[in-house]
Amino acid sequence: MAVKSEMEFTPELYPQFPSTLPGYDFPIASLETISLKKLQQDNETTEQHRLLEACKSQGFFYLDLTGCNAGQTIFRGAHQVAQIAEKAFKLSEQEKLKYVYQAGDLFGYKRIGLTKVDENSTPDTAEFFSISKDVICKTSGCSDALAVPYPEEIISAAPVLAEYMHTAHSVGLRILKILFEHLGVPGSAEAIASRHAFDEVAGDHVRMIRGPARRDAALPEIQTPAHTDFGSVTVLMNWLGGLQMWSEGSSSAAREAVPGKGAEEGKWLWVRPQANCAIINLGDAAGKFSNGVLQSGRHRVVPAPGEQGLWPRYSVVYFVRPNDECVLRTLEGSGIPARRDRGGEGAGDEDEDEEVTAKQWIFRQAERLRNGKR
Ligand SMILES: O=C(O)CCC(=O)C(=O)O
Ligand SMILES: [Fe+2]
Repeated sequence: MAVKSEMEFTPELYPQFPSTLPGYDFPIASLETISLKKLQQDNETTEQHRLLEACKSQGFFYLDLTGCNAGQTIFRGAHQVAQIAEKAFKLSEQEKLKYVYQAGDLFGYKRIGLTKVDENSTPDTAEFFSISKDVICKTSGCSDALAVPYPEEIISAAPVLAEYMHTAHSVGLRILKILFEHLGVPGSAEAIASRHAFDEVAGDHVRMIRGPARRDAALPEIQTPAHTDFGSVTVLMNWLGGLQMWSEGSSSAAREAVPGKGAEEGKWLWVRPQANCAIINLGDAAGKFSNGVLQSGRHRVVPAPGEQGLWPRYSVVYFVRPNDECVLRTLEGSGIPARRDRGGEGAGDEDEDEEVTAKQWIFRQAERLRNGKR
């Protein structure tokens, strides 16, 4: 096969996200746009309330990155990271497999097909490099910084990745701090910072993703199967459509996975990429800390719709996750129901009742996802 010399991550050439898809039902998610600049200002309470409502209802929103330094770092940094990703994904299969995930690993190269998208073991079509914050930033908790090797294309870009990780992490923490403050958690800044200390070992990482161009207009062809993110908050940059969110929040999402139990109660909505915006979604840990008040929106990735689907799809994700040893226990706050007040919901569900550390939770969920269980 001829080696491609041209770049394939070329956002300036991508066609517009379509508004209709003739012959297909094409529902598009309607998400709030929240300004990062305003979230950084303590007196912008209206924006803070909009944030809280978006996270209680959908668990997904657009974060407008304009007008502030952190936003610009994420905007420009994500472009750079995607360019680094392209170089890394263009390495030979043999080279990439040197960095492949081993059983129980969270970081490294995830080859195409490792994850099963359904009970029939249909393989996924996306490849990832998952790059640990602790390794790249050599955090004090990371004693053996060389334990997870990455290709030279990634290692040589460590300064770009480190700046991106620092900035995305602090944006995630700002969002969490505001949310838990408005849920009445006393000292929410400290409550959040101590559970997500940048310098401590955690599952925090940058994930570079490449999904192939669409093969067939009609097939759903799953690049990444339905899931909720395992951590607290996710900062997602993508340039082509293909991300879909489930129309109902996480509480009803669980039912959809069980045949006959309300599968008809929702549908997949396309999330349109928005210029100058990141897409933010909450993960399971935010749901656990808030006892289900905050939603971890369920989502999946398919090839981009229409003409956009002619391009391979890149995305750059930063996952803010609680520190490994943090117990995923409900925080106390006036806006958070205490566990005993939750009634019967979740009763008998081992994951709901048991207190687990973030590390245990993430490993367990990652394993389930790879094996096609949701
Ligand atoms: O590629 C995307 O747009 C989303 C990726 C995603 O959901 C994930 O990696 O958890
Ligand atoms: Fe995700």
